[in-house]
Amino acid sequence: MAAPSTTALYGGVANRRITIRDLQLAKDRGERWPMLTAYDYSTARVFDEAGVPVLLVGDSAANVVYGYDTTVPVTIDELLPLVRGVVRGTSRALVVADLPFGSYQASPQQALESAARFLKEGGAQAVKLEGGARVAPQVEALVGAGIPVMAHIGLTPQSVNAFGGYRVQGRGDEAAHRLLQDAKALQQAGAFAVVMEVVPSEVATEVTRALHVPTVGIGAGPGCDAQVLVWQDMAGLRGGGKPAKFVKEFAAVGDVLRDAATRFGDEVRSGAYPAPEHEYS
Ligand SMILES: Nc1nc(=O)c2c([nH]1)NC[C@@H]1CN(c3ccc(C(=O)N[C@@H](CCC(=O)O)C(=O)O)cc3)CN21
Ligand SMILES: CC(C)C(=O)C(=O)O
Ligand SMILES: [Mg+2]
Repeated sequence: MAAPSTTALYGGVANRRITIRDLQLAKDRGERWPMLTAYDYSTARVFDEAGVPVLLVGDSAANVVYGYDTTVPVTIDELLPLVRGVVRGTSRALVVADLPFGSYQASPQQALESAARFLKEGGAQAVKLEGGARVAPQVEALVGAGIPVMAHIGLTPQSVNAFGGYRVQGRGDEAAHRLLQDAKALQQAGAFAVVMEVVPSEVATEVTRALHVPTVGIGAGPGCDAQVLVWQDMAGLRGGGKPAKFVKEFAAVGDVLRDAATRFGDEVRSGAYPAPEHEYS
């Protein structure tokens, strides 16, 4: 097993879970950190062992776990069991649960009821929700109730039907200014971090400098405090189609798995597996 590349986030720290305070101190020290999605016990264990300090049970499970076209249809009841698995698979990573579409927009009370389920029934340590200043009341209610909140602005996939597709957000002076105002409003409401998805690098850098809480980029350039990717994108387990421009495949897990499944099939068909060492007498 490759040794985990320990960052100062973990430096000298005993085996305990990362807290939102650790993430704030990392920004204050100018340290970048990684975040990955996770949707089950086995992969969460691997990412926890690798020293990834934050794992997100994303509503992207809609796409990569359940096979929906967008994140719009996925429900709390579909995401909760995934959160439970990820929490059981981790001892050090902070686990963030994505609030799905329709579970928080109606009111701060609805947001509180939804987020409480992810903490009480799922065991998550924080939640994430999409939107700008309009959801600041939700963020304030959750933070006031003791629930850490990660905000998410820019390309917010739950609004795909309003955007009319997946497009760069925050382009142009007016849109860039609105993004900055949204980020400040969410920080003011108490968000402990702000995800920025598919925005011009220059804009993301400006927002990162303007905020005291960490920014987490996905397609937002190198100026953010942290970076997040969907793990299947990061590891090269693609469901087909061309990956987004921001994706870097750090492995070819899809090829490795296909090869393993093919060889298993070949050996079953030939009788080579199971061999004597796999048998009981
Ligand atoms: N596997 C996976 N990875 C993700 O990053 C992801 C999901 N699923 N599901 C939920 C959302 C949807 N996301 C998306 C989906 C499409 C683009 C996309 O088509 N991007 C274009 C940008 C087009 C432009 O230039 O405006 C690209 O080519 O990168 C980006 C993010 C990010 N999220
Ligand atoms: C890509 C991240 C930010 C996300 O929201 C998700 O995976 O659902
Ligand atoms: Mg999401």
